[in-house]
Amino acid sequence: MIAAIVSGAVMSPSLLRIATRKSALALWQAEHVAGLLRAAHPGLRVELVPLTTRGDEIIDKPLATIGGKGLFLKELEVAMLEGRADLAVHSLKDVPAELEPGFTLPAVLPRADAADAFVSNDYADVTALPLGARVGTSSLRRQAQLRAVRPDLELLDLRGNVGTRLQKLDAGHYEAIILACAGLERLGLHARIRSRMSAPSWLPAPGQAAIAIEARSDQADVLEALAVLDDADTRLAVTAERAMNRALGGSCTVPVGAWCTVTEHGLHLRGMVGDVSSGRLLLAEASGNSSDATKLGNDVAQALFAQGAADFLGH
Ligand SMILES: NCc1[nH]cc(CCC(=O)O)c1CC(=O)O
Repeated sequence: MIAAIVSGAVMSPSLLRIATRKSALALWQAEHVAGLLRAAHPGLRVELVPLTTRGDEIIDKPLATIGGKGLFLKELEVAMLEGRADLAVHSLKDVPAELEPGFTLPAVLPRADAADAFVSNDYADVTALPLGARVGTSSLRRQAQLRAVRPDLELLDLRGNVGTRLQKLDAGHYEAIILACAGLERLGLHARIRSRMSAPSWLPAPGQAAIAIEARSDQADVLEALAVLDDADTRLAVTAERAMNRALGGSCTVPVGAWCTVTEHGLHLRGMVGDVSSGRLLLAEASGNSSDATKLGNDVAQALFAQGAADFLGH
């Protein structure tokens, strides 16, 4: 048998299979990446491999209590390890600060609107809500920031995919719910956004509104084909945000917000650690060089620790 080895060059793949969750948002994001890959690589076949993850199955408990964000990735990673898929598409904010060994993020797509959305059928924004109004969100970050501005609100858990959450609002279980603008936009639900909750007064989750592509670190040909979709500015911003989250011990069991902007002058990162029960928020910010986004993230984390973040994080 003759082994065809072309030294130095990696063969480009002829087929890429995308592992994805089955929610409407996940499928939209996977189709979006499929379209971008087909456009970038004429002749390449791209298929979706829709899978159910534990995070999708358990929707009656807050994420923080059932094992955290990794639950949404596990089944997709197993599919890649078993050779049933070549890449997975994720909302970056659902990707844990530490990736599983053997996996990498070869591309982060240009970021969409990172603001949160105030969604309500009767009220225009948080300040318009009546005393003691019920607001649905299971995100500790959103809960802590709501507490800080409106200690009177009744904060109620709300999990499930975007469609389910909107149905529960419409059924009258809440006066308002908080969702990500990016998810609503992607699903064609822009009209549901009553007002944007945005930086600097309100911080998104690290990586919010960025779509990330995950693949195996040992698949050079796949990584090369995916890297063309990487957006340099988004990569810098989310690297700083995720470094801050990682330095804080990043998990979804603590309210953490982060927002990094990128200009020709460099990076600017704002970070927040909050406490849901008291509504106290610690805030820090710093500017840094775009050559070291990770250091900026670590610096802002240290500034938060200097203010006592360890107490908030339960350290
Ligand atoms: N946790 C679910 C999730 N993961 C990513 C998004 C929105 C899209 C994004 O941030 O890219 C959402 C929905 C929401 O928070 O409303």
